[in-house]
Amino acid sequence: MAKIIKNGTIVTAADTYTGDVLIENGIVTGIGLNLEVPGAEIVDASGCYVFPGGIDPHTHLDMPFGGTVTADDFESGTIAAAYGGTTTVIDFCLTTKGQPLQSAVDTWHNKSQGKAVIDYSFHLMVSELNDRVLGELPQIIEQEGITSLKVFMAYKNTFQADDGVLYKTLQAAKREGALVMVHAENGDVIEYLVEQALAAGNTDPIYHALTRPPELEGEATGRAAYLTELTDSQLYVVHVTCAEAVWKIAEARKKGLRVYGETCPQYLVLDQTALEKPDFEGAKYVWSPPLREQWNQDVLWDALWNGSLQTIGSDQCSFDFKGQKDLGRGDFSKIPNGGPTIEDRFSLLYSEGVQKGRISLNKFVDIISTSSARLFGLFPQKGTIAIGSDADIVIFDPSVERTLSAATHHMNVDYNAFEGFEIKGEPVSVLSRGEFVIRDKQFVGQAGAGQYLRRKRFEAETAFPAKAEISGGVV
Ligand SMILES: NC(=O)NCCC(=O)O
Ligand SMILES: [Zn+2]
Ligand SMILES: [Zn+2]
Repeated sequence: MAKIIKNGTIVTAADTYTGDVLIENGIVTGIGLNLEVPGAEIVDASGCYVFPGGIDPHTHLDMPFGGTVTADDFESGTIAAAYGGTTTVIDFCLTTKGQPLQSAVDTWHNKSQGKAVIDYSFHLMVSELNDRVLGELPQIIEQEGITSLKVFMAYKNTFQADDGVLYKTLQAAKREGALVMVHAENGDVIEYLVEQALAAGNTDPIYHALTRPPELEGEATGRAAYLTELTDSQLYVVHVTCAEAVWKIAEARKKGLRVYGETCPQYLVLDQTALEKPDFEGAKYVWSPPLREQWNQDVLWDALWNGSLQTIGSDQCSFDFKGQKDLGRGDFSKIPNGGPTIEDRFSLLYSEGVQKGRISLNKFVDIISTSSARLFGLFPQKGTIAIGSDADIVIFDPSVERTLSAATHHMNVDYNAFEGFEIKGEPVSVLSRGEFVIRDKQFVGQAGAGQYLRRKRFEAETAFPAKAEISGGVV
């Protein structure tokens, strides 16, 4: 049945206006004033913003890490995402050395099929780049529509790849039209610092942060940017936390390189002192790269506003405090890295960003949705409200005041990283391809209703013209 969303304020990355949105067969088929279609269901959005659904470009659902598996899988994780206003997630498909790429992708299809309640896609981790992998890549990109490749520069002896692999991945991505993503930290030096800390008896969670200093994130970011320049390729730096890394991305963009960056809600609102909480509670805040000194938050907000960073990913990677984070009692290096963020990403960015005057309403939409659609080959099917786009829509009440808490969240994890945060604004209803997933704050979706998205290849013109940013004189 057709639906018309009426009386709301439609907000895209470019415009803010009052109008009705007509939805037929899952697609936006009309936008205008006083739309009427016989028999259409009327959805009243009075007093609300009508946003394109959030796109979360960075999740780890049902992912093995550090001898355990994330608490949220594709069902609980995407339900929580939907409650939070996100209608598309792009998850990281892990690979191991020697494993055929298709078998790794099939594993991720098995984890997600029949479970996801919103649309989803995969990035592919590159753990080695030999002739076999080079031979398999074109087919994965073409047939699976996986047009982004992830290289870890950290996590020595598990996920970390060397610079040769990164260089060859950048070359292959240039050839195939893919975007290379990096976890940018110098894993070799971190490994040494961790050994030294443990040998000195420094085992508490705070040493996780102290053994991963910002210089090692800045160094790896700069290294990756130089290799991108050398290969004339394209790079997306995930979970940027600090000034040192922002400066390297800004420098690369000033040169006109196709280098992009993402930060995450935790780095915008939490700081390193959280790791010092007593009774091992600091373990709840162990991410890699780690939370930083508070002043970095202003640098990250500025970078989002001026375009040095383009997106916000949740880096959802949840582990229970009891039984999972616990694995690192007495040895911080055994604390599973990551936290629960998928549900609060959208509202935190709105509340801390728009409400506090750090970013505009349109910039919010750009960061939370549109930029990810452009970078990851989903635009304009996703990431905007336009005729012909999927009707992925969030009806958002900006007046609601609420407190984030594990007692009320929908993630399958026993704590909330933002416990006690008082925020303004809440998604009231969320539609995925025209069907309600959340209606009046209640889940009404279905496991398995989410569709796998084959994505287009990376296109510089569709992504961000670095020149515009330079002429704006922003970095
Ligand atoms: N970020 C984090 O601590 N955990 C998830 C894995 C990763 O993104 O590095
Ligand atoms: Zn990472
Ligand atoms: Zn991650």
